Formats: sequence, C-alpha cells, structure tokens
Amino acid sequence: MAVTSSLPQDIDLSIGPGHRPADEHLAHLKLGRSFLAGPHAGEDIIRLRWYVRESDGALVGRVWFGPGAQGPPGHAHGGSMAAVLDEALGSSCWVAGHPVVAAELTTSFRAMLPLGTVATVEAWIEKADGRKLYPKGHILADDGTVYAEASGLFIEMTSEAFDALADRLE
Ligand SMILES: CCCCCCCCCCCC(=O)SCCNC(=O)CCNC(=O)[C@H](O)C(C)(C)COP(=O)(O)OP(=O)(O)OC[C@H]1O[C@@H](n2cnc3c(N)ncnc32)[C@H](O)[C@@H]1OP(=O)(O)O
Repeated sequence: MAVTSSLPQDIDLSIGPGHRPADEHLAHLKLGRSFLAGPHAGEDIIRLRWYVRESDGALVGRVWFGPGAQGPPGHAHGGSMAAVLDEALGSSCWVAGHPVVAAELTTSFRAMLPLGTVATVEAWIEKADGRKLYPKGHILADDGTVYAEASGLFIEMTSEAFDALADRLE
C-alpha cells in the first residue's frame, strides 16, 4: 500500500452514540503533554481519542496510525500498537476509578494494520485483586478484524505517589 507523505487535513476520531469523552477520568491528559493521547495535531504518527461506553463503562478509543508509525512497509509497527494497548488497558482502570501504572503487558499481533487506518480500541477490567488490576483489550478494524490484543497487570497507586511524580514535571 502506498503511504502518502502529506497528512490528511482532518482525521475523524468521532464515535457513535452511547459514548462520552473519557478525558475527565484521565489525569495524564491534564498534564499538557502525553506520549499518545496529547495534542498531536500536525504530527504524523498516532492520533487518539478516548471515550467511555455508557452501557458498560468500558474504555473505547478511536485511533489513527499515520506514516510515522511504520514498521513493515505500509503497516503499523508492533511497538506502536503495543503502546496504544498499554495506554488503553491503563486508561480502562483509570476510568473505573483505579489510578494505576503498568507492571506487565502481553501483546499478540493478529493481523497487519495498514497505515492511514482509523481503528477502534476497546479495553476493560477482566479481574481485580486488591491493588492488582488485570485489564484486557484489543485493536479492531471496522469490519471486526482483530489487529492486536493484550492483557496486563496494572498496579493501583496512591494519590500521594502520583503527586510525588508530578513534582518531576518541568
Ligand atoms: C499522572 C497521571 C498518569 C496517568 C496514566 C494513565 C494511563 C496511561 C497508562 C500507561 C501505563 C504505563 O505505561 S505506566 C509506565 C510504565 N510502568 C512503569 O514505569 C511502572 C514501573 N514499576 C513501578 O513503578 C513499580 O514496580 C510498581 C508501582 C508497578 C509497583 O511498586 P509498588 O507500588 O512498590 O508495589 P509492590 O509492592 O512492588 O507490588 C505490589 C504487588 O504487585 C506485584 N508486582 C509489582 N510489579 C510487578 C511486575 N512487574 N510483575 C508482576 N507482579 C508485580 C508485587 O509482587 C506485589 O504483589 P503482592 O506481593 O501484593 O502479591
């Protein structure tokens, strides 16, 4: 697949009814910068928007993989998909009220994702055991094809621990 060097003017990351923006639950979006979900307009790697699905509280994202995410020719780098899944699994815990960081992440790549695709990401908490949260998630094409899926262990932190991290911000 040929990948154009010019970026689309507008990438539509909107989603259908039954969802609301997740931003109010995601502390990292309020810090001004974020590896994946920050204000990346004009950049050609990944653009991402998070929502909460109102029926079950799951995290749902719309994500665009641009030319800068290339791994195999014309297709997304596995690390770019793993990064999106890391963020998705962690954010599914945050929207459920658990401030977490990642301890373990296992990713399976099921199909090559063509650059220029807007895909859907879903993540949910499969199991919780004290501070240990076990979320799962996947990246899907609009026809249901699974590009990648992941499971992980995320550890809940205290707000004091996060405040201490924020002291390092410049
Ligand atoms: C500001 C807004 C941001 C908002 C961010 C919003 C969403 C973005 C999500 C992105 C997620 C990331 O990439 S976060 C960045 C990547 N992750 C990191 O950098 C984390 C690095 N690791 C750590 O800081 C630490 O190891 C922690 C915090 C995970 C755990 O340390 P701790 O708090 O001292 O807890 P600790 O007692 O060691 O562990 C608690 C329990 O979990 C188990 N455990 C701990 N780590 C592991 C592990 N890797 N693999 C297996 N098990 C583990 C322990 O055995 C123990 O089990 P038991 O004895 O109780 O049975």
